Amino acid sequence: MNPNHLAPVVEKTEFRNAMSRLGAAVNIITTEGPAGRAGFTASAVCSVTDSPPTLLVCLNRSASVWPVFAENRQLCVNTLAAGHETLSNLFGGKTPMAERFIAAEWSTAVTGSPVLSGAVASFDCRISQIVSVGTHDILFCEVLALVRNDDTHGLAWFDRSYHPLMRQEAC
Ligand SMILES: NC(=O)c1ccc[n+]([C@@H]2O[C@H](COP(=O)([O-])OP(=O)(O)OC[C@H]3O[C@@H](n4cnc5c(N)ncnc54)[C@H](O)[C@@H]3O)[C@@H](O)[C@H]2O)c1
Ligand SMILES: Cc1cc2c(cc1C)N(C[C@H](O)[C@H](O)[C@H](O)COP(=O)(O)O)c1[nH]c(=O)[nH]c(=O)c1N2
Repeated sequence: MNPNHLAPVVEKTEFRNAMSRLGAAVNIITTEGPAGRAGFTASAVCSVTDSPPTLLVCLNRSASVWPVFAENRQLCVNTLAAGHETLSNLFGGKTPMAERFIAAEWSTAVTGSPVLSGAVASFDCRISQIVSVGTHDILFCEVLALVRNDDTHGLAWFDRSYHPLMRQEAC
């Protein structure tokens, strides 16, 4: 049967309940540019291709930060480490922008976007393409520069809470 003929039967709540079972890294996505500075927490981030190095970020168009990202067209994906739970909540709520940034230390990436000190990894990117699906924009991001931190443990968002991810000791 052609799946296009099937009526949608999955409720939003059912979808979210099932999605809460997909563990994901937690990231603070930052930008700085002509439209100003902004940042938000995102778990909807994944690798697309390594040629050219590209990842994607899904951003709700109703978020207050959306116009800033849409105009700046550059961003940094800062993948959070264990211990960043409070910071993640700060960037995931309705906190005023200045209060979000004052809670951590930042440096500046090639694009000018804020790089979080102590992040597991930071991917400095230009937005190469934007595709709208439903409520969200999928931001395809070409990676221009990287920072990696091999001394921190990771952080996962699973079942609506944070879980530290311990790094294996080097053999
Ligand atoms: N992709 C997203 O936009 C996304 C992802 C995670 C969390 N959030 C937001 O963070 C808050 C806490 O989330 P939670 O995980 O505790 O509980 P939740 O019940 O709101 O979400 C459960 C899961 O559903 C998915 N999800 C949630 N909102 C979504 C949306 N608008 N579009 C697509 N997928 C969505 C995510 O995978 C999330 O982990 C909520 O306000 C939620 O909307 C948004
Ligand atoms: C753990 C976790 C994960 C996510 C979020 C929240 C939290 C706590 N939020 C919501 C997003 O961070 C929130 O809406 C921002 O604060 C932007 O909202 P305002 O700028 O305040 O409108 C979020 N939003 C989004 O558009 N894409 C995403 O992948 C996620 N993921």
